[in-house]
Amino acid sequence: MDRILQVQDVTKKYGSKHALRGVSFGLSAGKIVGLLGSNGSGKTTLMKLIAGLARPTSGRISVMGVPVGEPSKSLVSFMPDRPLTESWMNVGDALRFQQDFYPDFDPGKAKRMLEFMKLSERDKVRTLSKGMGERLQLTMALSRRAKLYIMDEPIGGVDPVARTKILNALMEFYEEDSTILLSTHLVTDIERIFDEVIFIKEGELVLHSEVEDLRLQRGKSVDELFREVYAEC
Ligand SMILES: Nc1ncnc2c1ncn2[C@@H]1O[C@H](COP(=O)(O)OP(=O)(O)OP(=O)(O)O)[C@@H](O)[C@H]1O
Repeated sequence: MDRILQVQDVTKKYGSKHALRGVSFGLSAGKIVGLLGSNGSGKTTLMKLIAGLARPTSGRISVMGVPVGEPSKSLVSFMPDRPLTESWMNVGDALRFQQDFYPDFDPGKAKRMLEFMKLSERDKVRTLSKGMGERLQLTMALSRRAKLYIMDEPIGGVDPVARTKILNALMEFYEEDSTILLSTHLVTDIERIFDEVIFIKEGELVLHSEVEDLRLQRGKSVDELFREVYAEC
């Protein structure tokens, strides 16, 4: 099976504090994977390491066999939890900005996504609502033909209707030979789209499983298991 991402024994310390401790897992192509954990469990830290925006204290990460660093950046599309846009931009400027940076940007896909998201190139970024802003960020991230998409809380703080729209866009526009790793703590709303889930707790990986196996072997939904594992957090 094709390995898109390999994380081996990764530890990240900030000063003397461990944000991640000995995390190892691999992801195959064609999966939507939920990275789940309570506040401060290490999700953003792990995503930044995979995107090459920070370095692990120890351990190794590779994308398509390429060690994370400058060359792997062309394989990974990262949607951070804060907007990448500038306030003077309109939606068209934001997409051109992305296109200038990334040769794998697909303008045709961006156009189809804008229509699906009910965004116009003329919309001013600073006047977009939070939900519309997240739709734009998602359009920017998914319009690249990357192998691995990393999305940090793509539906944080938007209303249930906007959430459904954003999740539907993810299902509609993701390529079957790529993989999405998506962090959230809104498990109930989003678990329907996951093929696999990873739980991290206080910097350690406590579970990596196919969602189907959780249902068949443990008789539990992701949400039920999440509530059990993080009951005291
Ligand atoms: N730049 C930093 N300097 C010092 N400590 C940090 C830094 N970034 C993160 N941490 C710490 O590392 C731990 C993990 O943080 P991280 O942001 O990765 O968690 P998270 O799971 O994404 O949390 P949330 O769900 O609240 O966004 C936390 O204890 C946090 O305080």
